[in-house]
Amino acid sequence: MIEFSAVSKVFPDGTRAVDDFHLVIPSRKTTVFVGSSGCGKTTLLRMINRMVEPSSGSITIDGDDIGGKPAVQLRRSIGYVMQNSGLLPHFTVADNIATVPVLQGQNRKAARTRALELMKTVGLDTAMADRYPSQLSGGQQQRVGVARGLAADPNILLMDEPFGAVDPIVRDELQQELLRLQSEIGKTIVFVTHDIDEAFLLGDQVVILEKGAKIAQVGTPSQIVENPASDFVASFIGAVKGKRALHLKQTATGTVVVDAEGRTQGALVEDAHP
Ligand SMILES: Nc1ncnc2c1ncn2[C@@H]1O[C@H](COP(=O)(O)OP(=O)(O)OP(=O)(O)O)[C@@H](O)[C@H]1O
Repeated sequence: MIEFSAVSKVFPDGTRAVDDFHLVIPSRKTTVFVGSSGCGKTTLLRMINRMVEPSSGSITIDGDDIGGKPAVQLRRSIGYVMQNSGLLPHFTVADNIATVPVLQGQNRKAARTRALELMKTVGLDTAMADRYPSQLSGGQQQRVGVARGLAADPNILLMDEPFGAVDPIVRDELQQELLRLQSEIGKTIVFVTHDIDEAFLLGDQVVILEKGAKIAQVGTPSQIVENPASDFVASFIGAVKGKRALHLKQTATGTVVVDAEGRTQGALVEDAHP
């Protein structure tokens, strides 16, 4: 469990990126921070591995204040995946994945074996192990980024818009892979996105943020859609438009579901096992 208590971050230029933030992030679940650009999502994420230090307040992991741990050690024990994969261009795929285990003292042969295993875990052909990042597609690079984040077998995986830079089809694929992977590995994932559909798809807990990392609502996707806490949330999730404002329409042959714009989204079918 990760807990933020009264956490604020004011940057040296006076920008108050996070203001009195409180949140419990449960273990082995995916928590998604979602909000518009500049609302403080990345700052929150980076405070968990001390890439950014809070100005005040505390963050604990399983009850221990992270401020009391050496920052480098903490950072290596937490997986981190970023938007443009952040791969080292002059390292091969296998060496990129093995970076942290090698830094932690694992011998190169064992680290490479582990890197190849991880490539399979994230759906990459191990024949690519000795390629350089520039010889991979954007989606493949992101998979390498995820493998690298998992290399030290961390309990916590931080993901900062990891699928933001790939096309929608690859993005769908990567999202499905992450869901499959998470059902197998059960990490504590903290995921940042500005895309509410991605948040609802991946999040067990979704945290909708406004400027200054003010929490507009926190809950399961279902709780948020069923009961938006404010007009801001309703508008942010598109509660009154498109595919989130569905209604039923009778046709000559049965009932279909249409969205707010009147486009048919699907048919209403009898549940085989009510
Ligand atoms: N090093 C810094 N110095 C000064 N201000 C900063 C710094 N880093 C971030 N900020 C500011 O803090 C606020 C929050 O930034 P942050 O990157 O956390 O937002 P975000 O929600 O992740 O945005 P995006 O979706 O665009 O990445 C913004 O106003 C940003 O300009």
